[in-house]
Amino acid sequence: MVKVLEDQLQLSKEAAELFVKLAAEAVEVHGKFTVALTGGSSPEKLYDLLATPAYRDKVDWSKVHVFWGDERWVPLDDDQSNAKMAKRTLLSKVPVPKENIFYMWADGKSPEEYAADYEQMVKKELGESLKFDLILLGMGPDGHTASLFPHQPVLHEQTKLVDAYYLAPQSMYRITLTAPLINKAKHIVVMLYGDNKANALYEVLEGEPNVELYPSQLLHPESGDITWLVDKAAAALLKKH
Ligand SMILES: O=C(O)[C@H](O)[C@@H](O)[C@H](O)[C@H](O)COP(=O)(O)O
Repeated sequence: MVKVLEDQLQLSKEAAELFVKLAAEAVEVHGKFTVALTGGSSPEKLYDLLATPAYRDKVDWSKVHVFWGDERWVPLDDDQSNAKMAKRTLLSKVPVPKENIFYMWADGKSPEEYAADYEQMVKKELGESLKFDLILLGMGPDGHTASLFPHQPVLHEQTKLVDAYYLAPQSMYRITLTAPLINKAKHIVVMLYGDNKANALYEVLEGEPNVELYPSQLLHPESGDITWLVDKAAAALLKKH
């Protein structure tokens, strides 16, 4: 489903309400809420909102298990760290037990080693279903999501659930959930805004199949659902949504 909102603030409020709803449902059904956060700048307002009493007080944070959809392979105090942004905006303000936060970073390990470790943590936490209750994602102007970037071999990974690789255009290692794992989620929410993403969103949702160029085309939940939360500017080129 594609929901077009007025602007970033309305989009973030919609995402916050969805987060609260899905968290309550998951805790009701199986006693915890497993969520993979996204990085980038788009979710910052969402995380800020979730830390305000209006939303914070509606979530049983003791039952929330926090993962990431992807991460830059940098220390947690690095300004490029997705975890650092999430800690600053949300995780330092809500009572998630620290043992329920699974950072995508380990000092003294290679990214490849740690991707394998993270995969084991995911398997242990999710059980054999491998279903996250919610995976939050953003999308770049090039159509990437998580760290599934154009022309990268990781786009075709069908066995690993978590992978790490050197992203040459950004001169850094990335660690990411792979498409097979993402598509097992019960709920995928992709949030994006701004006219710089209008072309990629059109190509992803209505253009010719071309995952090499537009990796977000890989987002097809097996049995769950996907909600695209976009603002009017990002939706400007859509014809069928
Ligand atoms: O590590 C990252 O950069 C993110 O996880 C990435 O996939 C992000 O969602 C997109 O790049 C969109 O980023 P913006 O929200 O900043 O446009």
